[in-house]
Amino acid sequence: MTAPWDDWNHVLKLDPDKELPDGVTYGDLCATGTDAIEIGGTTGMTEENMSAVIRACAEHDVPLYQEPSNPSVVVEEEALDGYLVPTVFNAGSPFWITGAHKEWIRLEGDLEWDRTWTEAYIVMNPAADVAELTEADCDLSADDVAAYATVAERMFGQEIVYLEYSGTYGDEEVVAAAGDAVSDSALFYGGGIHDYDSAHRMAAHADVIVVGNLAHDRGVEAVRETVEAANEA
Ligand SMILES: CC(C)=CCC/C(C)=C/CC/C(C)=C/CC/C(C)=C/COP(=O)(O)OP(=O)(O)O
Ligand SMILES: O=P(O)(O)OC[C@@H](O)CO
Ligand SMILES: [Mg+2]
Repeated sequence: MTAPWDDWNHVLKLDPDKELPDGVTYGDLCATGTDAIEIGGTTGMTEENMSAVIRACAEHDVPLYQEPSNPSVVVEEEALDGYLVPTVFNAGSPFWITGAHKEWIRLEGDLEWDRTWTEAYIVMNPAADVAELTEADCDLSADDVAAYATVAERMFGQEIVYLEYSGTYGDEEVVAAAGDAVSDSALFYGGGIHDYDSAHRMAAHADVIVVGNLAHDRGVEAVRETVEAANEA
């Protein structure tokens, strides 16, 4: 079975609750060479701001995926290629593992299953909004993370394991351990990638690197550098 991310090296994550730097457009960011755009964030999400970003990216030739942080912000936009739905393996409450998903299905009934996938998150930065919201246990060694990655892949059949350091650059040894632990699943890494070197280092361990804040803080050239690094790693 092929998956959309099989040939991805780089994903750009755009947060609808954050501004772009002066003079930067969504079109410019779509044209950085990134393999796909994920639209989402932890706080401040609405159907309106999600749709606005999706529409701004729609006319550009890059795959678009919504990453909803709760069922009430899922939008049906024609421009979307699909949905990447988080489940947080180290969450403190089962709501963020399966509860929100159960509520979503209860409200929606059937989904577009052929374009809906889950991402098995392991949340690592205790200061990030996502860690606070999900009460994640971030006190994890490399062995713990590797074991979670194996549980996700082998026991729960997760096709994507997402090591999430959002807002901070991760521990390369931990990322390497996660990379060694997965075989068929894709390892996504996100957090603190800010230049060619940081992108290149993480891309050596992960199948896909995810770049977020950089687009909002620094803009197009900085993102383009990380795309080059991902493709050269
Ligand atoms: C069932 C449905 C449709 C949704 C539930 C999906 C779940 C379980 C969400 C929980 C995890 C979550 C909120 C993911 C959002 C994506 C994410 C991690 C964004 C970036 O993290 P931030 O914590 O905003 O980073 P900053 O602190 O840098 O802003
Ligand atoms: O914003 P940054 O720190 O680049 O993190 C990227 C992404 O993993 C956030 O969900
Ligand atoms: Mg946030």
